[in-house]
Amino acid sequence: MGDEDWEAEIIKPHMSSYVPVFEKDRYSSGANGDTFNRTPASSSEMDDGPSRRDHFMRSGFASGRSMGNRGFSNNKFEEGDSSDFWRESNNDCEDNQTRSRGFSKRGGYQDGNDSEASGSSRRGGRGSFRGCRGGFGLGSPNSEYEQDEGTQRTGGLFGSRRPALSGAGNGDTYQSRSGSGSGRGGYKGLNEEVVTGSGKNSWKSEAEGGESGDTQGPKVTYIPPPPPEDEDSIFAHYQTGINFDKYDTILVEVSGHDAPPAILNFEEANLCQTLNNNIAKAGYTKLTPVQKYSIPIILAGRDLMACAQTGSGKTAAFLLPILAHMMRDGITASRFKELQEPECIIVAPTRELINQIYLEARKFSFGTCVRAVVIYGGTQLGHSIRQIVQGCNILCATPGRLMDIIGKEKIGLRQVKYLVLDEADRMLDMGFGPEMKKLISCPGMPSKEQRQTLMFSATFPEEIQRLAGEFLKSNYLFVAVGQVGGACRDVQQTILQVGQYSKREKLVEILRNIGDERTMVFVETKKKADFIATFLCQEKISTTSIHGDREQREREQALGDFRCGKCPVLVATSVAARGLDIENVQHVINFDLPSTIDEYVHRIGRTGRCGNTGQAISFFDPDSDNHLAQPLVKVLSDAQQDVPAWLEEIAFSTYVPGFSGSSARGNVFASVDTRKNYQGKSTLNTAGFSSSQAPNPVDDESWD
Ligand SMILES: Nc1ncnc2c1ncn2[C@@H]1O[C@H](COP(=O)(O)OP(=O)(O)OP(=O)(O)O)[C@@H](O)[C@H]1O
Repeated sequence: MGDEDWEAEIIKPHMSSYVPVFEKDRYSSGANGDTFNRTPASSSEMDDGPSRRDHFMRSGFASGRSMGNRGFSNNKFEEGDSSDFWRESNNDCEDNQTRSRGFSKRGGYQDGNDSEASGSSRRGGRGSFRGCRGGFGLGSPNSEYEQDEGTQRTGGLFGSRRPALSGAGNGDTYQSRSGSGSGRGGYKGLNEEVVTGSGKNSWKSEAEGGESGDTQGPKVTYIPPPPPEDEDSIFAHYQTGINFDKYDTILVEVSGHDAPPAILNFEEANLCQTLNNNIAKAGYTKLTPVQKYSIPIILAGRDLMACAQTGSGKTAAFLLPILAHMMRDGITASRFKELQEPECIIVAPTRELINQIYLEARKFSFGTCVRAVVIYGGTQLGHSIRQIVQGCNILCATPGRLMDIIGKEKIGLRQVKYLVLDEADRMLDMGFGPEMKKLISCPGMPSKEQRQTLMFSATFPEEIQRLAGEFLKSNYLFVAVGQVGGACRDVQQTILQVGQYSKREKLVEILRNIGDERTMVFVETKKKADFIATFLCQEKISTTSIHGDREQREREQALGDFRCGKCPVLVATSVAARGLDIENVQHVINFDLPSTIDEYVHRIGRTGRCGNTGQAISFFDPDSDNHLAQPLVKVLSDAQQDVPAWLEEIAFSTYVPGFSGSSARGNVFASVDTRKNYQGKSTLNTAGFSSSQAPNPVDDESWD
């Protein structure tokens, strides 16, 4: 087979309406494309008990989302030209969740076309851990994450990238992709595409991981640089923090029948010598709680849904026992074949995250004959195929690219023994759920009885847990480390009341105080990411950005620059909210709060990892964020953080009658295994919403 076959990416006719470029020349930042997904506002209800305040403080909170009635467009956020920018940007939500409630929470939205990730499509990107790649390439027009290649092809690699602005004092350059055009940083909207294929809000954004070949435009030709092969690089790791030992005090609950006992140390896992060597070289001396429980469960061949706080070692919790099984089963060395049949498939929602997982798999399988391969969108399809045909035991993939490759008959599924969904709640939501269902229905894919299915996340809404049943054997085990959906306690959380008009000033003030410490700044939309990054560069703060409208090579460059400290500030959309494991991220700033509390938990989890401490500061705009007040109060109090009185007031005042959830506040666990609910128990989901108020699985605006 020649390269030309490999590169015969699917080109689908839908999608590609061009979103007009507005105001492109009026801003000094680079910008990009926008895809859009309109999401209707949704509301929620709460009980009105006799003692409302007491009720909500003790009983978890209903979701009281308030519908802010002002949108950027209705308010002169910026003077002069900037107001136009903001008008634009409010339709440019990056992520599904962001979008979902983003739209509902801000009035004045247009039916724009500029969200990055849609409710029904989440494919997010993530930062990469020493590497990068990612992407999806599914064919589903609903999946924005998937679109990846489409967007990139449209404008990306073919002549669009240019420095938009020369940044801060140290010579950093903030580059905004997309556009083309003038090199002086005009705000460009190239690559803006709207997918019209599926009717409702269907747009896809390359960014989030969509790779698929289903878009028009130039092919994606990006071939990511190979990761370093030397042992030092493979085993490079950062130190566990002062709170690593405190993990031992976190309570763990395992539900389901006949759970094997936890192990206390690596020796008890009885892994082979090569694995033990690799564990030692990785600097692991002690198991984290999720590893103590998950490793024996997986070794016992059980299906598992595991929920543990951000940064607590979930990746090794599934990789190590899978590798141990493979070694025990005497796996034969993979060799060149046109059709590869991996024993393990790992999927994750974003390119950078799947690459990070791949690097971990490569690390732990070092010196064995197990070959791990990663494929993701935003990269040349032929490159993915070339990686695969050389041999593949563990395939790490974003969903779109995986389905493309399966469609090209480069991957057979008959030998799959392990199917892992990382960020499983995201993988099963409206964005990826359909693709995951397609995957398990693919010809050759062993039934759930014949394979081992493993799901991991820091958040697991009840509704998603229920959907997961389709993928898992009925006797699966559920491991909850601490509170399901709870924030990492090593992150000091601060919520500041900051109105839209004051946010930039406040941001600069905080960043100047922070100095050179690595900081991730989350914003709601892709355009705003560019805008804020450019603004910070103008303020002489070295900044880069990652979001779904940036080309894959730019995303990887941005993460590289952030990781090495060249740009200590990374402005990101929700594409970077989950999974990114970057050393020394000391601060997370939510310039815009996300639309959901789960997203908040993931975002702030980019700091305070592996026993290290971190700080998260969030700007709470009462005009748009009131819907988060109650779940925020709950997350803060559960994590033993100070809760500002004003936030409690807002939470109380937005308390919605009708809420009847049981208390989670005083409990060690919030929602745990939803199967308990089937037995008549009332529990709360990760946001502390009662199930009746939780996102409706069929309403993509409400997902996540
Ligand atoms: N037992 C251990 N000892 C030392 N370091 C560990 C151990 N387990 C994991 N780590 C390190 O902790 C960091 C976080 O791990 P990982 O990325 O797997 O967290 P996670 O739980 O998947 O987080 P998230 O929910 O954000 O995806 C990684 O750098 C990993 O190498």
